Amino acid sequence: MSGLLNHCILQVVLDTPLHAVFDYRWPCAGAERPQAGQLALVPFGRREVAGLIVGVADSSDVPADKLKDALAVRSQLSPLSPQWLALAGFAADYYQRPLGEVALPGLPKNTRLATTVALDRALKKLAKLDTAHDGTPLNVPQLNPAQQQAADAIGGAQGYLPTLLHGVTGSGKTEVYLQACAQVLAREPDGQILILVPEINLTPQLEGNIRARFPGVMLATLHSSLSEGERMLHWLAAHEGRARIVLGTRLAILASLPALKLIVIDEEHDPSYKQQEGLRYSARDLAVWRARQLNIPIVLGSATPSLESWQHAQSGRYRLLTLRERAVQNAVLPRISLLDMERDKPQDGLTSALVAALRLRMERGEQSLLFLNRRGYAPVICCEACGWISNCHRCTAYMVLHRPEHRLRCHHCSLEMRIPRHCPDCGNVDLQPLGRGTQRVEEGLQQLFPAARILRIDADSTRRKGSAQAAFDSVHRGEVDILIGTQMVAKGHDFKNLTLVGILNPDTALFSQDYRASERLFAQLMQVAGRAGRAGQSAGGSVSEVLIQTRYPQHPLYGSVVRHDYDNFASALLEERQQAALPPFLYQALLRAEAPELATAIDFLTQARDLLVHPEVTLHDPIPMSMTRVHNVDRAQLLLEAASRPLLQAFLKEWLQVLRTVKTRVKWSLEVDPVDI
Ligand SMILES: Nc1ncnc2c1ncn2[C@@H]1O[C@H](COP(=O)(O)OP(=O)(O)OP(=O)(O)O)[C@@H](O)[C@H]1O
Ligand SMILES: [Zn+2]
Repeated sequence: MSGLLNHCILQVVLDTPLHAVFDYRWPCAGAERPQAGQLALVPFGRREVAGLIVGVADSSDVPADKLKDALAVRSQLSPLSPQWLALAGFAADYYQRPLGEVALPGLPKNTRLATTVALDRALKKLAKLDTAHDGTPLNVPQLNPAQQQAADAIGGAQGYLPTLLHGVTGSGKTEVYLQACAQVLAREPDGQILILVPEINLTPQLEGNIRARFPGVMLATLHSSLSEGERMLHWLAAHEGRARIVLGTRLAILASLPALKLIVIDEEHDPSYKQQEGLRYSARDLAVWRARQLNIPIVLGSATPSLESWQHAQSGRYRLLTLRERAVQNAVLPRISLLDMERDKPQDGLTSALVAALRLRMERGEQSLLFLNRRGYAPVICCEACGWISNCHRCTAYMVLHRPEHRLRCHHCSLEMRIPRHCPDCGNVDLQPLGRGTQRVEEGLQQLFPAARILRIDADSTRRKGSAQAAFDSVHRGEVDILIGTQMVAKGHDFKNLTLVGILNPDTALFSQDYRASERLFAQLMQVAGRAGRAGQSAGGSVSEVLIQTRYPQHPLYGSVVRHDYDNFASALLEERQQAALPPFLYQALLRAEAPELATAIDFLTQARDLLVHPEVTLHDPIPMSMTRVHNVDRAQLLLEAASRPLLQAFLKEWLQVLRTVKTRVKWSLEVDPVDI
């Protein structure tokens, strides 16, 4: 043990897979002692890296000649609060990751550089920003009684109180959040509010609403399309308590908010709240934890709550508030009908009834939306002579035809090639597209409605920065007659002049292996249906309409959709899950393994399964993942289940400790509460 005269020891975590705290020497004499929550620059191997100080001690177990000196402490930055450290600590613990791997990537890159030029510039910029804060809301609309009750209940809540706001599409949940925010800002002179939305494309509309409502309040946004400079500034504004409202996507849940007083999770059911790589966290679950830790209210809003949240509302763990009607006068929920594709055979993917409905909207000058959750022109091309199909040779997947770009593309490994002129197997020149993506529907529409202004919005049409926003703006300005898009257009958007929604091809999800598929399909259909008829009666005076093309019009899921019946659908599904012992009545973790050969991955998982037994934790047999091969790597998984969270957590801790000592070339990772199994 080395006692150090005039020095102290900084205990630092780093962004590495090692579960370790590293000690560094730092001159403390005279100078102020650094604190936990500050960042330090330290030597690590041959690099200089940023670390987070988690403790400061007088001595270290590391021998003095092995102990290295820290290079700098970022004292210009206020320390991260103990509450923030606890949040990062909880996330690391719960998702079984080293603290440094959770905490450091949660901070803007510019705080983690070897130089402080960017950090100092941002601090200077922040200091120059107008400091006046005025939480007075402007142009506050009159709420309807149900909205008012909800806004008061949320805005007036004290202490930890999770609320599920179940409001039908277009019921004005946004307005409820804004008026609850106004109450919190009025009551808490220094308070901060965090608002999360599931998708980056939903931020501009809400950002506009917030700025118009609270012109005297500093708003920071945090999402993945900010430049590093912008992210630094916005993060700092939140960290220094200057930004009072922080609006962001899931990554914003790790923002430093020293005076957080209210959390709003909009569209709480949305799968995008789950990070699907690296630290696979659920921003919604972390938000609830954060609210409990800080003893503050949190509101989870949705027209189609997740079954997890719905169950909490049923059991009384969450308070349930309901908005049954649309907010705008005369706006009613659309009439939803099923179009039987066996009777009305589609041409170019569209049944004659849907075409007629589109034509009617064209005549009336109203907008229509066609929803198809498949981008590209066709999911595959094939040779009718010999049966060849365009498989990706690196993945268990097809190469998707992108006709406008004259390419075949794998959506999983990004492999690209020109469309072959003839069949690679038999030389036949007649290669045919099979099935239909958004590009093909767009092409068909252009032929059917040559005069229509048709716009496609999907990941392909919005690759350039700002192009998605420009596309949505043109819809809002009324420059589009028919909008065709993937799930990008399905959620959250408040289209004013849209009176028809057509849903193409939702059937495949009815028969998916994934037990969550029906929950997701129901939510998706209700959400996209909910884009219609939001602004009241159409010019023609008719109710807005949703048409679903299906081969299974008798399927009970569609019956619930037609009746707008979330409650009974959710209850039935919860009962099914309980009987089948599935989440949320059971807790799961998934160990994934990747190797060049499937057998290697399976062998590793089998070895992992046999490392530890526990009478109350089930370890299933390892199986290949449903999409086994991606980018020349085979993937397999091992599912773990237990009846309680603490039980599973305790097991994982012990198990991983052993697993980490296993020497293997297999790449493995663990996911807690997996959603894609
Ligand atoms: N009290 C009110 N009076 C009149 N219009 C209102 C009122 N509250 C909200 N609105 C309007 O109702 C429309 C729908 O509101 P909002 O977008 O908040 O719905 P939502 O509940 O979030 O729906 P979704 O779940 O579909 O996203 C908006 O155009 C909004 O301006
Ligand atoms: Zn591929």
